[in-house]
Amino acid sequence: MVIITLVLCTIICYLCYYLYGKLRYWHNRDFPCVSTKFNLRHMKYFLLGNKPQEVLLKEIYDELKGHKFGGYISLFTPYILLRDPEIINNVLVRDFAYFEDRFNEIEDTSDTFFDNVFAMKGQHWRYVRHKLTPLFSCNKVRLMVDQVVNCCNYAISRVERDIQQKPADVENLMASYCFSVVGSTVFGLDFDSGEGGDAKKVFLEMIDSFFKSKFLILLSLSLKIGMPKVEFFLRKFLRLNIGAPETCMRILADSIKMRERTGYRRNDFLQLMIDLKKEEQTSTNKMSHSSAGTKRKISEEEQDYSSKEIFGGAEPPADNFPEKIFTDVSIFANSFLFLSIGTNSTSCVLSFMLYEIAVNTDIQERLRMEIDSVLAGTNISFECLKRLTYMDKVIAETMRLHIPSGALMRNCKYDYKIPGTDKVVKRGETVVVMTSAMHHDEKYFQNPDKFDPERFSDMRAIQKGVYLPFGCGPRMCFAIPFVMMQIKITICKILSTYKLILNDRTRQPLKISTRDLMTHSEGGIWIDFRKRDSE
Ligand code: HEM
Repeated sequence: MVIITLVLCTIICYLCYYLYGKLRYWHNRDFPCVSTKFNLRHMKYFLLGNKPQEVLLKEIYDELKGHKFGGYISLFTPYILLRDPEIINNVLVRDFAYFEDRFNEIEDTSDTFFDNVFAMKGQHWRYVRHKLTPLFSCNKVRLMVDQVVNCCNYAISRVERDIQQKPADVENLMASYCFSVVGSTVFGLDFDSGEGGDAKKVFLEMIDSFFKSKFLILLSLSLKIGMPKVEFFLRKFLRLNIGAPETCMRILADSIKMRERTGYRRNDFLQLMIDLKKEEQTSTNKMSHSSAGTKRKISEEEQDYSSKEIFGGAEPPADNFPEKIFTDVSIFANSFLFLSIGTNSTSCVLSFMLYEIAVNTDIQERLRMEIDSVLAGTNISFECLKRLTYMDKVIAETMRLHIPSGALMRNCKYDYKIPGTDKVVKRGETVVVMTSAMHHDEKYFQNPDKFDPERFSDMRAIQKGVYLPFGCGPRMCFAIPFVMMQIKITICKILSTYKLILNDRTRQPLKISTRDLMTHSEGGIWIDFRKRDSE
């Protein structure tokens, strides 16, 4: 008995010593950092999940005020927060070759969650990014305008049918609408007409459970980065699995097979990825290591994305990769990524944009005047969307105040001395940029809580490295033309038909607001849609 107690005490003491060492990581490295007490408090909130992620990030950002960068610990994993715009710009753009990847220890790409362009690393990522970026070019996006207009018409008919004269729960309305847009443009399924059978239900359930298990995802990611062996143990023995359910895989695999068998084509991202898969299969240069370095003549559209510069000084990807990348699994993983990111980020921005223009009626009126004058009774086209310059400013300001993802992450590939200091970010360490906190920092944006689109009248006046709604550098979001097209079409359609008035059910004020905070704000955004011609 005495021996067992002694062994147990020794194990507990060793564990405490080990974990305390983890918490003191930055002190031991002589880095500017938050206190151990702060780290412990942060961990408590993280585990209890009763503070939005955004608020936790902002607290760390504030705690490190006065420093250009500093260390903190989240769930025993060390991170370096970057606060200085110049250092941020160096990491994301100039010295990108050191910070190419988001994650470190994610080797297990058999997990469908990680076999996508967001999580991929190194050569794999460069190859896939190089192939996928043109899918979101203006030329490809232009062909999708009608699909988005159709989905928008359906959403408006829902407003007509269900919620006329009643307040609408904008968050739900936009989530369902954005899901239909991505369903149509990614999978070619018209979810609104019931096409695709129960696909919408299955995919919605999957996304729902994916976001409900957000805590598990964060936990799993933190462990993957900080304590990969513990994560492996949990995943194997506690079945902590964030991979995709089989039903969704099957629906997509059936759709790919049907298209391959019948030659049926649609103007959607799935088709573009199927074409990439075929291109890989029929490539005359059979995937050999010796041919991996050969360059081919690239199309004009791809040229922008393949220069050495865009890959941060690293070699641009070879045309032929030694392995087959566009398998059904990776097509699924990327489609699911587009579906989840596309639905959530865009619906979040749209919901808050509707909120802001319902609150700021003068801005709403100015937007409506611009829409009336640009559209002037014509059908919406890609060209006329580009002329909505005031709307550009309103979108930019919405994304300053209400950014869907509050932080950017990069993993350090080679030891990196932070210029102008004697501190080194070591290989394998993760740096973080807290975009939402920077967007609310009065050092960079005067009167930061005020919704003021005029801040974006001159983009050159905004310091590099402080406004990053889509990230920055070679790993920034590549769907910007698609996102802008969808947001503009939606606002045009809604404001040409309705006048928006904020309903009292909305809990104000919605300040640092992401989907996270919406969940915590209990009540969402409620808006009265009043018909314009009834005025
Ligand atoms: C309002 C809407 C959106 C916002 C604000 C947004 C924002 C972002 C941000 C902040 C990143 C990380 C950038 C970085 O680390 O530097 C990102 C990456 C990414 N986004 Fe978006 N996004 C939006 C919509 C979309 C949509 C609709 C899609 C696809 C259908 C998409 C696909 C991606 C992909 C694939 C990446 C990873 C790129 C890479 O690692 O190479 N995003 N996005």
